[in-house]
Amino acid sequence: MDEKSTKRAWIEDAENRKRAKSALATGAPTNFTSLAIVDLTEDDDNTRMAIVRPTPCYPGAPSSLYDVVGQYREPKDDDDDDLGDTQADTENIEFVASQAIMDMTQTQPFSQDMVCLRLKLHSLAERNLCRDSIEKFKQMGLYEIEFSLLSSVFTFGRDNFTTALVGKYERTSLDIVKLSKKHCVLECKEDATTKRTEVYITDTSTNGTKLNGERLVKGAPQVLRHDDKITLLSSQSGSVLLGYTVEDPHVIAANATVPASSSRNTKRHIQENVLGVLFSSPLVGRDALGGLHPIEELDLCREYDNLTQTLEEASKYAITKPDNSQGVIIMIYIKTRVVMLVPREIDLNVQFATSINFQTMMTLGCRALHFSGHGSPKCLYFEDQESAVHPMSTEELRRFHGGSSSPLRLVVVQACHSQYCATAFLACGIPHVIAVKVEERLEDQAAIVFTKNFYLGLGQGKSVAESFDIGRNSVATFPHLAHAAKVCKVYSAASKFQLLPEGNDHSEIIFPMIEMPLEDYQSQVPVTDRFPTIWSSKLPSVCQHFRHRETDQYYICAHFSMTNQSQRFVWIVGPAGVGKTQLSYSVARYLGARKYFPAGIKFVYVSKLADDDMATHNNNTISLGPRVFSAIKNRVQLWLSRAFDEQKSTSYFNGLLVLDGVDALLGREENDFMKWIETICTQYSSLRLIVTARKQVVSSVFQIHAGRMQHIHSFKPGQAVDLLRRLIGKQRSLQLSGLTKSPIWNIKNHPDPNINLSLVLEQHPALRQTQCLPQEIANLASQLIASPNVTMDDLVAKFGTNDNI
Ligand SMILES: Nc1ncnc2c1ncn2[C@@H]1O[C@H](COP(=O)(O)OP(=O)(O)OP(=O)(O)O)[C@@H](O)[C@H]1O
Repeated sequence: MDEKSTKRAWIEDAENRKRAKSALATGAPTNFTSLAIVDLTEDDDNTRMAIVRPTPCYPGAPSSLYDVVGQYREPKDDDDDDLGDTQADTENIEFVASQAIMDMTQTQPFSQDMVCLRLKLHSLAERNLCRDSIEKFKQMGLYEIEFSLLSSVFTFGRDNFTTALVGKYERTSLDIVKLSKKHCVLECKEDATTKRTEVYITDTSTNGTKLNGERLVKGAPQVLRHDDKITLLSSQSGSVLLGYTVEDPHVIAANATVPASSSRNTKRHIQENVLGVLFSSPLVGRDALGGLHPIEELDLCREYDNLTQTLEEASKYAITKPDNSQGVIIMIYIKTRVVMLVPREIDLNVQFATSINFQTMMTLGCRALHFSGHGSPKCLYFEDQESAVHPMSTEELRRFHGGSSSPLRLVVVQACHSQYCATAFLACGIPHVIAVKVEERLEDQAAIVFTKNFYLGLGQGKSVAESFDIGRNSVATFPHLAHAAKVCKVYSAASKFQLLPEGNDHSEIIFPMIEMPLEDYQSQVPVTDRFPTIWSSKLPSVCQHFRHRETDQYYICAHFSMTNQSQRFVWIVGPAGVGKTQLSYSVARYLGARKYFPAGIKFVYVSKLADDDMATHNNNTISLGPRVFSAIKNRVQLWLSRAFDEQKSTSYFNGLLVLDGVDALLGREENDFMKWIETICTQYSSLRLIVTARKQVVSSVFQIHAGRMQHIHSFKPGQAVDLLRRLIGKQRSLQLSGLTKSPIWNIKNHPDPNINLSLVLEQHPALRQTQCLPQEIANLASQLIASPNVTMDDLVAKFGTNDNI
């Protein structure tokens, strides 16, 4: 790549990142107002809300409104010692899991970008590798490989592994030369007859590839299933030297059910070992006129994974104490006892940043506090009870404290424009505060690299100053970021991080190592799973690049979190492929992480059950409705009694039931179905319900149980282009020369070529053919990726030019 094209690539990359933050960047004001009483019932166009008056939200705030709006009750925790209460403690998330495993693999509808299979390095193969090689495998994407229709083909070959096996000895001991240059190919595609998304493996090697111990027929594709074992190299006795295990995320999700109280964390915590983590990702901000401004949801789950992996990694390495002066005489031998310096077991207290949670965290005490969220020069964006922004000003922040005996010594404010808030913490007497410089937006990659390296240092007993330098240097030298700064001539991302007060002594060690005799250290079993689970792996993940639904999601979350417990269900309605199912996933993940549903979450894929029923009855639709209805009733009843009756939590713990794609029940059964909804809502007062359907219904149940009809519309053209470009990513480029069918392709001449391209794309008939439905946009993206030489113009010619918008 010449310098010019590198520069273009980086500019494009920077643009992409800018677009990723578009919700904040495009005109959303930063002076959001605080809590408001909202009349959701009168707002069906989902655009504006009534605002009453801004209210401070902190314990003791002189406001009666707080009492009205803030009656939200945290789920009762009967274990007082349980600081880091885990979501897994109480969750009970299930899929409809009665079919055979084969069927279970696809109980969810598939989309282009949904991961349908994952290959994981075989445990025996992992055992053969040194730590450096494993790290290299991870870096090269060879440790875990995910397949979706968008990233469809993967080839295993000798070259991958020659680079990945760092130890020379490993290459010979594994006999890497026995691998062919192109050993086998894996491809994800839709089966023409069953319409299932499958991953096929085809052997292309000289020495053979084995599947479950059997050698594959060369050149013949074979479907992969959950738990299959792929062997690329084996020993003479047949054991796996290099190979992979196949995982189907849906099977794992379907089979993993944790009884409500099985893993209650009973550990006692010591304040000095606690790192408090405060996450904040409000969905919208409200301006002074009550206008809503969507805010892109942060990928806090990834950030949390990054943090926990780092702390776990840091805890694994002990060092020998250099000073041996503590030698003792043991029996008749004169022997120096080896003393180890062992990292402290840092405990996490993870909360979402509401004012109540923040005060609780301060009262319980922690040694360090990490805040991650959005911010403006004047405030941090906390979350209110309805998942909107609660702006936390510097003055308000100062009011939170843990009393004179608070062990808090360090605060890391990882948010844009956080310097002012950092000063609030300094004013509270916190000696070390790390912030991002005012006016600087924090690039996600920089934050991840900094967090990882900073906490690695802190976890290894290094001082604040040392850890900060390690974190900042890693950002400065991280290839991607360093290169971006060089090419785009922006100053280094590392200079955005500040350790305050500047010039003070930051040599304090926050989590000092513990001294321990070698024998005690060796007899210790490392504690795994010690961090609370916030985002359950059992919940379905939203599709890649899930976007532009923050406001819809806000309305649903706000509906459920209103203090009025009678607001029981939301009916999500919209055309096929508009994203109803994905929205329900997103709501479940958002509220699930915030412990809104301790009684559990259950998804029932009604449309899938209807399809399966049709397939078993030779597409006979007679009695389809009653059959599906009765199957659903049985399943739901089972779950309801487990979640509510057996847990004796009918009146207290909320649970969420999602009935996805209920259109098959909206024919003759509609009345019965609505009556049944009324019955279960009456019987289980803590049940919250999301129903998705293409059809809207009119029923008195909406009045009785304060149901909300949530209309989901197609994307706006600009959003459609945004999604298309994100999905295509770097996999291929879109050139103006391939967009001549856009009516403005030679008229629009925006000085920024990137914006120009988006504007031309917005008007292009191939984009308009998608009707801006996310599913159709994903299909368009996959067609473009699959055929790099096909232009958008060619796709119009293929499907005709009818303009649907
Ligand atoms: N907000 C979004 N952002 C990005 N992609 C989306 C979004 N919503 C949906 N998609 C894409 O569209 C696909 C279909 O979405 P989904 O299954 O939720 O649609 P649906 O409205 O439930 O359709 P149906 O009525 O057919 O069940 C997703 O798999 C995803 O690829």
